[in-house]
Amino acid sequence: MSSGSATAQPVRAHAHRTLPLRVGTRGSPLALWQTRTFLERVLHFCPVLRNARAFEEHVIATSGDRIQDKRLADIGGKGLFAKEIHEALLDGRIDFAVHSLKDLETEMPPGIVLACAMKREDARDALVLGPGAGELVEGDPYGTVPAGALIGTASLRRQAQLLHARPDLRVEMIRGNVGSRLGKLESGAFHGTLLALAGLRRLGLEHHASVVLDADTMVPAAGQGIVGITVREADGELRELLGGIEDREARAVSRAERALLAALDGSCRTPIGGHARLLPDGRLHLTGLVARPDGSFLLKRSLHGDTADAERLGMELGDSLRADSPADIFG
Ligand SMILES: NCc1[nH]cc(CCC(=O)O)c1CC(=O)O
Repeated sequence: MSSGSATAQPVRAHAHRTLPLRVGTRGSPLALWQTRTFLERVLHFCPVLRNARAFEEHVIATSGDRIQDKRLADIGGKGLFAKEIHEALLDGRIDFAVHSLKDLETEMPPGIVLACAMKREDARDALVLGPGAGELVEGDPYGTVPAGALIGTASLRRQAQLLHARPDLRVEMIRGNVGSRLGKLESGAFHGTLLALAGLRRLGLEHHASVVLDADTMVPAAGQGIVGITVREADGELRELLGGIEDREARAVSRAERALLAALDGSCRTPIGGHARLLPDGRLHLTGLVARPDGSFLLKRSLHGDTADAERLGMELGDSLRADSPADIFG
């Protein structure tokens, strides 16, 4: 598929297509926000859809939504936020689906492809501290976190990087959507938590962020901040329509980050970070990280290269990180 930019050719009329187009989405406030924002984008690029009742939202509960008391790593990994949505797509109950790219497995099930990636929201993580946190310490991202504090997170990537920097902290599992996590924090169950800034911002909750962690301090997850759209491989018409909306930069960085993740092929118990950005000269800069969940080992490396080689760059960095990690990391 061509990598259409935001200024892509006008999308052809799709009058012969049966409307409404049925869009699959999870039901969390964040998922619904992302879906509605994406649909507005489609209408912007495809005015012919504006008059009809163009879309029908199908909220699909996924295993990841239903099982709230366990780490994803212990119940089969990130694919669980997409499994039931993939099934609905393959069964023809929906026509396309909107996901957080970071929740999508690197290898799509047969018959499903990524149609496009939306412009990235800020990829960084934020530290959210509960009532009673101290003053921000200049130059020290974790300076406000009291010694021995309890931090709630279900992400092994965040846990490993946090404990590597602050071995004195304690980490406990906390899942649930962004709102419920903030609620637990307010109730005093934890001193702090780590959340994607993108999610907070989209929900109008950015003011809860105590510290925004730069991507070097806390390497984000591959695809964090990017919304990705899945479609049936055989649906050429919809692939063309949605592909025309793709953000070029998001496509390049997500290809590099997802290739890195695929090359590392860690189990979902391996803390892995991946973050790519475009340099001012147009080249792609990719940082990758692997660690032990307790932070006792952490390896971080960067590479840069041609945007056209995004995938090769990701694979190369993944291979190099894997080669220099102790055996237990990928065991
Ligand atoms: N795993 C949950 C999830 N999936 C996507 C986001 C945030 C939005 C994004 O990364 O685009 C979040 C919440 C979080 O990690 O704080």
